[in-house]
Amino acid sequence: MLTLEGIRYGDGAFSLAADLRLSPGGRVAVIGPSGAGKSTLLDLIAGFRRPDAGRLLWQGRDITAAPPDRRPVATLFQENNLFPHLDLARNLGLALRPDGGRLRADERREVERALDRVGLQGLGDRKPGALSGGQQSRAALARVLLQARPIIALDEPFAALGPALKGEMLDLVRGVAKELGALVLMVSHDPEDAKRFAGEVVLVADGVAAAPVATTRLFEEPPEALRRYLGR
Ligand SMILES: Nc1ncnc2c1ncn2[C@@H]1O[C@H](COP(=O)(O)OP(=O)(O)OP(=O)(O)O)[C@@H](O)[C@H]1O
Repeated sequence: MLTLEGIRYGDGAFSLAADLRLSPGGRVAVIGPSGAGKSTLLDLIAGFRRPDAGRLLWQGRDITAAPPDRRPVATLFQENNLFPHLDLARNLGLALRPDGGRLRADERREVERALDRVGLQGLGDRKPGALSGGQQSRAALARVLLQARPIIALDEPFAALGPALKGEMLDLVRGVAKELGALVLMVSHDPEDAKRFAGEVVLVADGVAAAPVATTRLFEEPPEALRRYLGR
């Protein structure tokens, strides 16, 4: 269980409160108006920001003070964050050896398997700049697969892709998450993504990240904040 217990975060006029629990292996969409704090919520979970109050627990372990690399979280950003001067195999190798050390033969095979898994077989020697946007997204997902963390945080990772490609990537994320048994948290501006991908939704609005609600129920009986967001 990922538990956000009495989490409070403030920055000037902006504030966010979160008191919620998310089950391992679930797929959760994080939706809400622009500037409401969706990315902030993911940053708090991944450790890129620290709360002013409250505790974060994963399977009962307090991770509130842990730095990002010591958390059970792999993050996929829209920018992909691949190193431009390293080829794909070396970029992905960093997931296994963050110090940049040489990979063993079995680790190299693991990298190749991850490339195969996301449909990039044989492209290990390409630099990110020689890949399309969709291929870069796939490479970033292969890195998440290699990191093998029990929580995957996605911050609008596929917003720049066309609808068909985005659908393909969401299906791929679903497959990768299932393989890892990972809890997925995905920020999206598109309610259709939530419906297609997520069993539950966390609505972030009016300074609060609400407890998760089943996606079908949320859209059938949208609360006031969601109706405003959807323009209904
Ligand atoms: N780098 C930054 N510097 C200063 N303020 C920031 C920065 N990033 C975000 N904020 C502010 O923090 C608040 C929360 O932003 P956050 O990015 O978490 O919202 P969001 O719901 O993810 O928005 P969006 O949907 O537009 O990405 C907003 O008031 C925003 O203006």
